[in-house]
Amino acid sequence: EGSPERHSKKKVVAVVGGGLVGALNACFFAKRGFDVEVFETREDIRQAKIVKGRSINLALSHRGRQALKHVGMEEKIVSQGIPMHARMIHSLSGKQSPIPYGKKGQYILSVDRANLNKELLTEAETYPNTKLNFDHKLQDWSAETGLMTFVRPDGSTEEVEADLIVGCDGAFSAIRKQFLRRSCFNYSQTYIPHGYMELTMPPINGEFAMKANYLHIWPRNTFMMIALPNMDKTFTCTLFMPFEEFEKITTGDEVIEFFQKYFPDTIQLIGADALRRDYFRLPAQAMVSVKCSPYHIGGKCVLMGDAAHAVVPFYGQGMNAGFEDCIVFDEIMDQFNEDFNAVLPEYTRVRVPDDHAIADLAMYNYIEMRAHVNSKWFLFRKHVDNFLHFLMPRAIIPLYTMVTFTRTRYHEAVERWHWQNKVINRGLLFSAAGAVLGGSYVLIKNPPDINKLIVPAEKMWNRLVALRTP
Ligand SMILES: Cc1cc2nc3c(=O)[nH]c(=O)nc-3n(C[C@H](O)[C@H](O)[C@H](O)COP(=O)(O)OP(=O)(O)OC[C@H]3O[C@@H](n4cnc5c(N)ncnc54)[C@H](O)[C@@H]3O)c2cc1C
Ligand SMILES: Cc1cnn(-c2ccc(OCc3ccccc3)c(C(=O)O)c2)c1-c1ccc(Cl)c(F)c1
Repeated sequence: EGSPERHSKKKVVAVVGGGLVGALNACFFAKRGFDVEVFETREDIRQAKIVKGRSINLALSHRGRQALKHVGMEEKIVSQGIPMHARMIHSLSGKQSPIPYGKKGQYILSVDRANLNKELLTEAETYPNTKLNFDHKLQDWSAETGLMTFVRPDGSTEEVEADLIVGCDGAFSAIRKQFLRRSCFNYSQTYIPHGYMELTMPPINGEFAMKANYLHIWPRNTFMMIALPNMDKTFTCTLFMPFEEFEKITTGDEVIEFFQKYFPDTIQLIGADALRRDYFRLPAQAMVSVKCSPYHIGGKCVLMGDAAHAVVPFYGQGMNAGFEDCIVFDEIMDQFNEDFNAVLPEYTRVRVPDDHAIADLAMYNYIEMRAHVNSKWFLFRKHVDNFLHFLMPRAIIPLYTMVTFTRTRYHEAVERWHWQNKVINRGLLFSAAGAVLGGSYVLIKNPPDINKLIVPAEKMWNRLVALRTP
């Protein structure tokens, strides 16, 4: 039975990784009364000057907000973000077309990554039972004993034990390495041929260079660019392009030539000199998709966030999914009375299908956008989505709406999307059949002068073909 004080001894939870998910997770566990130790390889970013080479701002949506709300951080983070009520689609000619996300309250937020991380670390630190250990890089750990070895910048090492190890150490997780050595652990990673580069669009006369409350998108099939607003009235533009295309551009003139061809309206807004300079500041970064299962080892270790499921950023859901991991785990902790031996397997059972679904959806979006999506096709698709949703609001919910503005389980959103597509396709088929039958009846009854029909039909056909051509 053990002595009474043994039962009163708080369990120690070690969170490896003090990034976005690790810092939030620390709040979740600390709120439950565990002794939380966060181990982060980097220095304390609240003291450091800049965190270079990361996506500087992120789209925060419903799933992520619900997790922040659970630890009382939603209002603070939302107040420091910029709402984006619609997409603003930029055509090659420079025409800007807004497409609302949906109802009034449906907006996503542009939040600064470094600021979000700092706020979450500071919130975690407000719990007396939480300790943040920076400059601690996990070097090795044992799944059998739960013993972890951290190395510090001076080369010294520190051995740490915990009752639960939570791996939040990102896409290249060191915690996950031990999982790879175990049988029945499934793992896959895919680097896509696209890379990404961030560019900054400065304010003009102290004001945003473009309309602020929009997710600006320049869809050019193979090339895509997005711009999210920042509190300092700049935009962070992220250019997505195949590495082989990045490599073809080697001089400032070639940068301008490329932007003149694909994103002409941004040259003035970013600035030709800034483009020439910033394009070569940092190399394009890679994007990897990681899927694995199970997420746990016994009642000892569990993976969350990018350590469990790194997704390509073409749905703006990576962080939102990682934040939702924290809520799902917390809900299961309630269900199983914090018994780690029951909670961890249940977490894998519940969460793997959903995180795999969003990984697949993000990759699907990437492939779909790369292949078909120019500004006309983007507008067409979204207007059809919004029109069908307006016609049958309960029957047809756009996939992007389910993913971004609800907590519909990701895998259920995909199933519903497939069902909706079937209904729409059948509907189109029957109405087409009805039109043909009805039309033929009318034609038989009173035949028209065929020559007057050919010209408009040809025009209609050419317009449809133009929609899909890049
Ligand atoms: C270009 C781009 C755009 C994106 N846009 C969006 C978006 O709009 N919306 C969205 O929701 N998501 C977006 N994401 C995804 C989002 O950035 C990630 O999903 C999110 O950062 C995952 O958080 P994490 O804490 O799991 O991992 P990370 O943020 O990678 O944090 C991992 C932490 O662990 C630390 N660490 C690593 N190894 C060790 C070790 N051995 N020991 C100790 N600490 C270690 C790291 O220093 C880091 O602090 C985007 C990603 C990219 C690349
Ligand atoms: C950061 C962030 C937050 N959300 N989204 C996002 C993603 C996809 C979308 O539609 C896909 C589609 C449009 C048209 C046809 C098929 C699919 C929409 C939308 O519906 O507005 C919004 C992004 C994002 C991230 C990277 C790129 Cl490259 C990008 F363009 C946007």
